[in-house]
Amino acid sequence: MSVAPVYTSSSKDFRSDTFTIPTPEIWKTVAAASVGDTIYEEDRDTYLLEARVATELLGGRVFGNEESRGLFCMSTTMSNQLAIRAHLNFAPPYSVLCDDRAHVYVDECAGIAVLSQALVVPVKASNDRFLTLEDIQQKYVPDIDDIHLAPTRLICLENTLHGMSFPYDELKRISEWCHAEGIKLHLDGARIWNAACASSDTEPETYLKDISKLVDSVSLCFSKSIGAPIGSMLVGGIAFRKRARHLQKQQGGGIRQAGFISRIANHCLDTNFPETIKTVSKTTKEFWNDLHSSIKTNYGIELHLAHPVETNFIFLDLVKSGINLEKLLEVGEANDVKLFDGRLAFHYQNISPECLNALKKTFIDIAIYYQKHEYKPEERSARIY
Ligand SMILES: Cc1ncc(COP(=O)(O)O)c(C=O)c1O
Ligand SMILES: C[C@@H](O)[C@H](N)C(=O)O
Repeated sequence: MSVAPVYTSSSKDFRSDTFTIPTPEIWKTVAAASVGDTIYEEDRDTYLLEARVATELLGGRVFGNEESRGLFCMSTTMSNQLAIRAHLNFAPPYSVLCDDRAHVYVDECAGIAVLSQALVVPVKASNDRFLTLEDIQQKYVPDIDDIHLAPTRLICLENTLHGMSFPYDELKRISEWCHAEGIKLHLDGARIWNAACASSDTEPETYLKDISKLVDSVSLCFSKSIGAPIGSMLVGGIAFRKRARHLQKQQGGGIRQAGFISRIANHCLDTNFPETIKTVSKTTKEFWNDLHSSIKTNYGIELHLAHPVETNFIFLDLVKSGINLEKLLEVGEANDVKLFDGRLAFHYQNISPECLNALKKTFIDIAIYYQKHEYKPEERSARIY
């Protein structure tokens, strides 16, 4: 197995917002980190981070005005899977309903099936953006004492999903219906920070509190737009957190001296939420508008979106845009730009003029190429989603 080259900068890495690297300031915070054993809940920095997120930022309440607590986890895959298992705390058969693009379904290694022994019911959003209550009602499995069925016990939503915010009013409708039906609601909020900063009518801190009151649990990631190297927070009711923490230990997710990781996450929250995240979103939208118009005006090529640009992602529809994935990656590499596919991810370390110019030049070179060469339809035009 060849050793990967030393990774020194995420400045032209547009694969994901997970690629940001620790800064000198981040390393400086580590020296003062607490060193208690988190498994015995003796670490001060971890306690403070859990309290800051669950109580200060999310208002200390989840659905039903239930008092909430935070559980620090190593990743959002872990916090999502712990949430799902902790909610499904009775015997199968049961099912979990989610968007057919959801990370918990597409990218968490069949964790729901294996760890929670649950059927997953993936649902297509009829508006291509977010699941509506009607989408859910069409596909959920009712608890009607039918021996053939695995009733829906949990619904997992995602905000943002593919960079798109989940509308608050729809989430409220779904929450009211779920809880009337006795169904729990988990929110994969890996990028809820971005949704909070994109809200046009609510301050980010108010947005987080409002959303938290609609769900039974929510995962919030520190290793994406918040810019920390590691970490996630699972927020839910006290009894739920106790069960999730027990399952976390069982899965080997218990953390000893987590203080330095928690301290870094806290520092990154201070540094990047909300203003930096707002700047990244604004830059993403401006970049897209400039790229689309200049490629069309100067080269006669129309770039098409797979989703609207709402936060820190541009999802290009490479097929409709007539761009071959392999050619895009090849031209990206020639411009020192890293891409997975047509998903362009923006973060606080790749939005300098130099970085954006390298990305724009990638698409100028692509446009020049397709002025002389034909697009060849191919099997797959996306690697990530
Ligand atoms: C929406 C969403 N949820 C959860 C995760 C999982 O996070 P982690 O990589 O920390 O496991 C990701 C990707 O990283 C994601 O994009
Ligand atoms: C690939 C996926 O797991 C990751 N969350 C990303 O968005 O890059």
